[in-house]
Amino acid sequence: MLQQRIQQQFFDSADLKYAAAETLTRPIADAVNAILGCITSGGKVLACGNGGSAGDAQHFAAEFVGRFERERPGLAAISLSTDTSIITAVANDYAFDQIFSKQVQALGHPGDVLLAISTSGNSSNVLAAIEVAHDKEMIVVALTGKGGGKIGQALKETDVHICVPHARTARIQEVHLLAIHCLCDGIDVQLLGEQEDE
Ligand SMILES: O=C(CO)[C@@H](O)[C@H](O)[C@H](O)[C@H](O)COP(=O)(O)O
Ligand SMILES: [Zn+2]
Repeated sequence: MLQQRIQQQFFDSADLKYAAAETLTRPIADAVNAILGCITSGGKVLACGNGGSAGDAQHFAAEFVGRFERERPGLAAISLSTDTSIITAVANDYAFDQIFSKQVQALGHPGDVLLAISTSGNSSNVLAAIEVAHDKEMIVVALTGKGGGKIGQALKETDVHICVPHARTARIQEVHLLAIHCLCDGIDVQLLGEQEDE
């Protein structure tokens, strides 16, 4: 029974990845181009999300600033989900809804990218960060699911929406991580070219 359940999760995750390959290839390629344009113009990526998506934001920033699979100079990215002093101060003195937007207001410049991660598309602190990013003339790359929620509604034509076609948070997160790795791989290939053995 337990083993069947575990196996089913592998099958469901694999099925979703096949389905998402159809719908997400184009927006992920658009996101690579948006982030590449930002980075090559001297901009940076600010990444945010709650819970598992906070981990995804950190994961992305680590691969950007450190490296992904190949040697290259570090690329500019900051996870807004990481600094506990900033997060607790802003949540305590203002509101939890402002933990990311305050940082976007402080750190964001026109042409920077906000990588906004929310499986429901409805986290109000991520939504508030998007609103401030728009005020700052930043580009938003949103990783969502469940139809995109309020974040889907808030995005502009010039933003990129990577919306996983599924209703379950865990499955959506699994595709978000794959999308993040596709972003890192796509940017490395554009910056460094294809590898001989690829
Ligand atoms: O990782 C998980 C569930 O798989 C949780 O920590 C999950 O990320 C949290 O409940 C988040 O608060 C959900 O926020 P969101 O994805 O709806 O924006
Ligand atoms: Zn999770």
